[in-house]
Amino acid sequence: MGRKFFVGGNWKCNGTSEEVKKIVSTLNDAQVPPPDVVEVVISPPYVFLPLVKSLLRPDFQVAAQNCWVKKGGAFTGEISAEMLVNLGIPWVILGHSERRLLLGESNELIGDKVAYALSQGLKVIACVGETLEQREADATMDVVAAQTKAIADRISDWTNVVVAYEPVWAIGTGKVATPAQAQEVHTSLRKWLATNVSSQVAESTRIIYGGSVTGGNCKELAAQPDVDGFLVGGASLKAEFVDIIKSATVKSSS
Ligand SMILES: O=C(CO)COP(=O)(O)O
Repeated sequence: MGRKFFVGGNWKCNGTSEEVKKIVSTLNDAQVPPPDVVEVVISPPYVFLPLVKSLLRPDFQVAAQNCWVKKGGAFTGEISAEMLVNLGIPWVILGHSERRLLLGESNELIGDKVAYALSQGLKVIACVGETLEQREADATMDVVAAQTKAIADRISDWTNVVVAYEPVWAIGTGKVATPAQAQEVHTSLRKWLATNVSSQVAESTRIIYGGSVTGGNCKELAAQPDVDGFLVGGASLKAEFVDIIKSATVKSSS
């Protein structure tokens, strides 16, 4: 099976330049599995991207946490995909639930952003996931399918897309999805891709899990057959992120 384990660290709106240097130095000193076993992508706030890129070990990559939906221009406060490409930033996170819920980004806008970012040569970590209310109403897969469909309707090549399943109720709450809950959604999502995109895309696209992943719970989650890695928030600012990267060996030894 050719899906390389993927670990992303989403720093969200955190850090000072001193803290950034400290975290990067911890990462640079860490002994982790080689790049053919795990792909590691660090996502600091925009303003720290050049600093992180200049200091970070070459086997780790960087991602922006968002970008504008089309070509740059008179869009005050926005950062375009072209600018990220210009700075040599290979990845962008799009559709994070904090942007969907706090900033009102719709499925359609996120689909447009994914399509535009890919067209400019960026790789995309596309986030999907249900709220607690939606899960309790048994709507998890409907919600995740609608979020994924808005992307699938706008792109034809999934090579540069990683899908991050991040249940909103698990984000920053310490309430991690159980390995069975994560596996259930990941396998349904893969089936959705097989039915609605292609079996090749379903088989090759990485589906990673995010929401209260820690050094303590990552191995059990990583052991699930359809969990291809993690998108980590809080723990990516701490030394335990290294343990999460190392959980890739659960896969390579199985
Ligand atoms: O939102 C997340 C990653 O994008 C997850 O955040 P936490 O790991 O802090 O729950």
